[in-house]
Amino acid sequence: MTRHNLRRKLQQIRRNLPAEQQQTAAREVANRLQQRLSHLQPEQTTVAVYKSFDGELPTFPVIETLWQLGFNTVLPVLHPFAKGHLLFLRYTPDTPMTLNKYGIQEPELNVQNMVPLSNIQILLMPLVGFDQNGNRLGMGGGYYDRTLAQWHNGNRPNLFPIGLSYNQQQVEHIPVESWDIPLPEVITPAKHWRF
Ligand SMILES: Nc1nc2c(c(=O)[nH]1)N(C=O)[C@@H](CNc1ccc(C(=O)N[C@@H](CCC(=O)O)C(=O)O)cc1)CN2
Ligand SMILES: Nc1ncnc2c1ncn2[C@@H]1O[C@H](COP(=O)(O)OP(=O)(O)OP(=O)(O)O)[C@@H](O)[C@H]1O
Repeated sequence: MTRHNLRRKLQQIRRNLPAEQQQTAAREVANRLQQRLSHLQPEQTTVAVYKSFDGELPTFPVIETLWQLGFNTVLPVLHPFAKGHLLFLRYTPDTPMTLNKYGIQEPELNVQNMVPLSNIQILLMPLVGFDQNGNRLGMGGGYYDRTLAQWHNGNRPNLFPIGLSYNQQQVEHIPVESWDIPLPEVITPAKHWRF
């Protein structure tokens, strides 16, 4: 199956999960993530989260948990000039929000709230599908691929990318492209995958 068709198929599966199952899954993932982060000092750790859309595993339980524990959080913002690139901006309960061109919530652009990738320790990533080697299929914008490229170069040894997803998004094989960088970890309700 082509990447395009696989993306469409998995997006459909995601969108059709019953609301109840989505909520349960989201809480299970939040619990697993809490265990994964338990060795870290929250006040000294910045976690990049994202606001779910289009049937993605709801991230509000993750965000709530991180805030309760005292972690610093940032959200991706589409770069205003560099097409296909993300910026990360500080995110608190008081952050003024706006909708980007895809209809995803993001913080209003404000340079003072920008956090460079070098100051982020945990990068939580949305995904449409993943396979047993950690290969990731995203929404098709290449945004996180470009972010991961900076990590893969060895420039960011202290950044830990972790994909979040439903069990149903695991597939046998994702056809990979030259720019794809496999994920080291994916957390699903059923399992914490380490590749
Ligand atoms: N919650 C969330 N935030 C995120 C991402 C994400 O996957 N999830 N992104 C992760 O990258 C970035 C946004 N990337 C996106 C890329 C494409 C589309 C989109 O709607 N694409 C069209 C056409 C795709 C195609 O067919 O080529 C579509 O799906 O209809 C949306 C978001 C940044 N923020
Ligand atoms: N490191 C990179 N440098 C330049 N272009 C890239 C890079 N990574 C991806 N791209 C471009 O981005 C486009 C989308 O890539 P792909 O289909 O793999 O996105 P995705 O991983 O599904 O999406 P996302 O990461 O936004 O969730 C491709 O056409 C590719 O040319």
